[in-house]
Amino acid sequence: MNAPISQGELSLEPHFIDPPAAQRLYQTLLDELCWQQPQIRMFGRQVSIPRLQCFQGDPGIHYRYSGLALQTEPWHPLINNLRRRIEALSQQSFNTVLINYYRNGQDSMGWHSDDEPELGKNPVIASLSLGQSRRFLLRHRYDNSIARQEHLLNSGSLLIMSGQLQHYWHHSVPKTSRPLEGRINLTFRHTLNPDIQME
Ligand SMILES: O=C(O)CCC(=O)C(=O)O
Ligand SMILES: [Fe+2]
Repeated sequence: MNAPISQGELSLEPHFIDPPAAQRLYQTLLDELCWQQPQIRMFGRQVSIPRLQCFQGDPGIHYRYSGLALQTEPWHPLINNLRRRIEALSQQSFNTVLINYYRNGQDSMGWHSDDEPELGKNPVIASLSLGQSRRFLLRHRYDNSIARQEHLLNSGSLLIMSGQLQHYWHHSVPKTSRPLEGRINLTFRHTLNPDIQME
């Protein structure tokens, strides 16, 4: 289902995985992945990111993200299966996945766009959500007369961002003071020049 948006493309498949299967997958990944909480430099200080993270992909890929050089871990077999299913649906290939675990409502993802050069000009990013529903916000980068968008990303939903979206829009997963359960989000990406370490 396409969600209309100017300058970019967004599609949301609310039931890519049915809710019981999505919940089982959430629990398995929570137990089996090797979660880390890296530090990034912000305003000249080292701060821990407000969520846990894990990065998997084909061998030999180095990916820079907020000043972090991420090394890939091998694909978890269940995540590799998801990759293949999402590739078949989207007719795109993905060689990496960034996985974020939001432990509660205090964990979040600040405004950003996924526009690192190693993702290429108009990256296709497929975002699968498991567990607690969270708000996903989009705001135009240059024209604040264009209305913001908000989508509730439920467990089992698949959001695909493509076209020029990353050039023109920022997105975020805001904090909330409401008590929330955990959520895992997987963003499948295609990283270019896997053998070249970007500076
Ligand atoms: O958790 C989400 O829905 C968004 C994740 C995201 O924007 C990212 O990994 O770049
Ligand atoms: Fe993102």
